[in-house]
Amino acid sequence: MAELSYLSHARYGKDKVRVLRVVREGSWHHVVEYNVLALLEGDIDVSYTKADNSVVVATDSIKNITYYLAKVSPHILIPERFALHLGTHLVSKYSHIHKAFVTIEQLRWTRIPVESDGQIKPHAHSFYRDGDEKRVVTAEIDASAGKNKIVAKVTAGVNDLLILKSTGSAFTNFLRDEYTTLVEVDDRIFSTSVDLSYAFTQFDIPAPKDDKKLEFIIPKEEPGSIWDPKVPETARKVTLETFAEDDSASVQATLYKMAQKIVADNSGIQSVTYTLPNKHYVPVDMKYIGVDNMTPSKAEVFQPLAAPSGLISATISRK
Ligand SMILES: O=c1[nH]c(=O)c2[nH]c(=O)[nH]c2[nH]1
Repeated sequence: MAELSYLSHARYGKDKVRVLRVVREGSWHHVVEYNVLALLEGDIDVSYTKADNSVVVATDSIKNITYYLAKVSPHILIPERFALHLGTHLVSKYSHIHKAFVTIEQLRWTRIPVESDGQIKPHAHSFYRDGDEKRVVTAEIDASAGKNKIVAKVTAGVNDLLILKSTGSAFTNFLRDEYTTLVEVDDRIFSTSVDLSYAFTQFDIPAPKDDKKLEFIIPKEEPGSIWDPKVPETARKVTLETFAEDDSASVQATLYKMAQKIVADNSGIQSVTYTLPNKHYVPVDMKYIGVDNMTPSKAEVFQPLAAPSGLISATISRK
């Protein structure tokens, strides 16, 4: 058996560490809710091949570290920074752990607007879930070239951002052959659930100098870089505005415009990946009762199709 196979890849850790953190600025509170995945790689082969657990940082400990960092990290409110802080701590604390992979999914908690003195104001400590959209960050922290040479690769973006437009979308001139039944339309509903991920230029992280390996220093917040806290909001805005404003020739063409703009607006972003299901809404044929609901300008009643859907994805990279 042994000579027929070898351990070619090993990575382990804790998934779905759920954490809600409250940050109090007097009576003005901030909350974030994260689902954290933290995985490790390193000199851990013997735990698989020799049943030697002495190299295993228990996944329970990884969970405890995640909660401890959620308590002590000054960067908890920004998922990119918290992911980097956690990953940097993990590879610095354990000499035999060379890489950490942290994924954070942030759930939405938006301040409840409350009327006071005739004005609508966001509430100081009350929030509501205004959608299933999640902000998603992945950080790969690599100390395999030495504990003083930590390199990070970060992506960020959103998943499950559901959008729809009722016109301003066409689909014509596609390849026609014996399999084609789709009719050309110059006006249709366009709906998708956006998964967006943009990758920042890889960068070095200074090694923590303190004994507990908890130090994490943020460099200058260069616009358009990983440290610019405005990037997520602008990428989301570009996605929504391009979708709304584009006279769409196809999902593919609209996707390309969104991604090009994000690359152009953010010098620290190397590539942008969108995955866009084409969530079909089909006009209901009412010819049987003498009603025209099929001519695009007369189509008013649509049937949402759960499946199948198109699935259009692409990565647009900086030259
Ligand atoms: O925007 C679209 N892209 C496609 O590739 C496609 N294919 C299809 O059937 N409808 C559409 N719409």
